[in-house]
Amino acid sequence: MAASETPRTITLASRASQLAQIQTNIVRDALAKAFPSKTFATSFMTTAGDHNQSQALYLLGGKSLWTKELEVALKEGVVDMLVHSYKDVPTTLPEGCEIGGVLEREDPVDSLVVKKGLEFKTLEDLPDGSVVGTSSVRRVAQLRRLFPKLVFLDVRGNLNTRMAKLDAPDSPYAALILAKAGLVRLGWGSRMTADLHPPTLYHAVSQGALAIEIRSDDTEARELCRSVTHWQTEWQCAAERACLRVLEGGCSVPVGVHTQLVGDKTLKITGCVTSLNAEQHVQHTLEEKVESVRDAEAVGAKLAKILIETGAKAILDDINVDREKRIGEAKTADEVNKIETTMDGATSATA
Ligand SMILES: NCc1[nH]cc(CCC(=O)O)c1CC(=O)O
Repeated sequence: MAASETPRTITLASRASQLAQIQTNIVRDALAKAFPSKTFATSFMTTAGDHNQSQALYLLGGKSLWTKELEVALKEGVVDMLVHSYKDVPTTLPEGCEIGGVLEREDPVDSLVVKKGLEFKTLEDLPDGSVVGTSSVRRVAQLRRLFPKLVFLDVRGNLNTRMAKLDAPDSPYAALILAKAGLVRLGWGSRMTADLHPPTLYHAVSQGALAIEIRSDDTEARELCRSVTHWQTEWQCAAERACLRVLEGGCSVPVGVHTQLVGDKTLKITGCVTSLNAEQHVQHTLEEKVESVRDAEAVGAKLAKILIETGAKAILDDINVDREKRIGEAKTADEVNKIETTMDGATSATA
């Protein structure tokens, strides 16, 4: 008899932020439940993005900054699965890596959190001139159109840091807007006073979903991931990511989406692109039957092309010109960092 093989331990990894750890534990628990005889471990890493909060992100590899070091560990076989907020995963993955699984999405909306001690509940309740904190250009662009009398101000740091900044007695903020999924996972759910649904606010691509990245040649990991995958979430996110992939052409853009998979596999997806000054807003909805994740991607790509043809191209060109100009004018690395990280999605994994 051959010596019995040591069973493989599957190691799941993520960044070391509290939210990332909670999310990795959610995936580990789902896998452990589906495969009780297998062994799963976790590993939490501090990444370049965590070390270099004040350094220019583009110097460190731009978009994939937050995932780069984790991907090296994945490729080298040090770890086997990376758990990400799907919204922070670039639309194109490095050679040899792929998304093997997508867990069921939390409610993908953004929510309002009001400063402790203030009695307001909604954006409508806030007096003119109130300061609303968010670091996402998507949220600011969309909400400026509807609430021109509110003041939108950047707020940085991980979720707990942002909540502390909001509640500080000398805080300028009356409220913050954050993704509901992150708030719920971190136990801040009771602080949300309103959800911002479409048509008020379209959420970020893949917001609220967790993705598992694996080595493309790891067939065992792929099989494990398949069985914890929620195919409806996978198809929705595939459509949204395909839309963003066609739209972005090299940079992150203020894109909002809303996707439903209804009845007999009918995918209904709305996408919008809003100019930074909130003066232009292009929006379109497609509703098509889909039979596969590929079909869902095709619908998302088609949506992007329609948006481009109906005005998104001009908005995106303006944003790119503005961005290059501001990067050229930036005097410090910190300023460049801010310019590079104000879009949500792939560039701002500060959760
Ligand atoms: N941009 C940062 C980020 N990335 C993922 C989440 C949590 C929500 C999610 O998983 O989509 C957040 C926080 C936020 O945008 O409020």
